[in-house]
Amino acid sequence: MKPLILASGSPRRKELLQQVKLSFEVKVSTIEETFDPKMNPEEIAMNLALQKAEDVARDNRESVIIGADTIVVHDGLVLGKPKDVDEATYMLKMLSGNTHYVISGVAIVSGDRHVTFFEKTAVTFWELTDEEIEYYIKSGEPMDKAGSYGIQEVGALFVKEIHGDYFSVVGLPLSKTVRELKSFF
Ligand SMILES: Cc1cn([C@H]2C[C@H](O)[C@@H](COP(=O)(O)OP(=O)(O)OP(=O)(O)O)O2)c(=O)[nH]c1=O
Repeated sequence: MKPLILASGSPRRKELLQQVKLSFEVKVSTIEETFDPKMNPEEIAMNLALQKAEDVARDNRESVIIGADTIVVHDGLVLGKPKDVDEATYMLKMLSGNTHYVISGVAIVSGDRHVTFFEKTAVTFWELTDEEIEYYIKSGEPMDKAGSYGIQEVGALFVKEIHGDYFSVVGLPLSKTVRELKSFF
């Protein structure tokens, strides 16, 4: 059986794979996350996921490697992780009272073979007050998360509705990933 590697430093992705009892190792890719703004959001997420997986695959040719990338899209704007408090405030004000999409791209790489796919989930936020946003940002929770919130933590309180895969919003479309993984073993 080939070793399985998660090419991600996201604690959420690790927890999700542990939840379904997979045995794997974590090796974090060191690529700088840049993308061509002419690509559509789904392509951006899959391309970043592939770059992360391929980076780790270079030194692990005999393993099966999972890379993933999660972005938030609102009104055609792609939101990644906020650079600072101001950007987090801007993002949360934009998402307040609106519906956005969370896209998680996944790449599975092994030797010369790879597959990429994505999951797209619609998330509707309640109207947020300035105080709620300020309090939330002060907690530090938004700073390492795409779109500046975590649905699995206090950010859950902002969510009015979700259509699609909850786990993909957290960072990895879990069931789809495991289904795709099967063909690599
Ligand atoms: C929308 C949303 C995102 N996120 C997280 C998932 C990802 O960890 C992060 C998006 O950043 P990513 O660049 O996808 O991942 P990462 O930098 O955390 O880890 P790596 O590149 O090493 O794989 O946002 C949540 O935890 N909850 C949410 O509700």
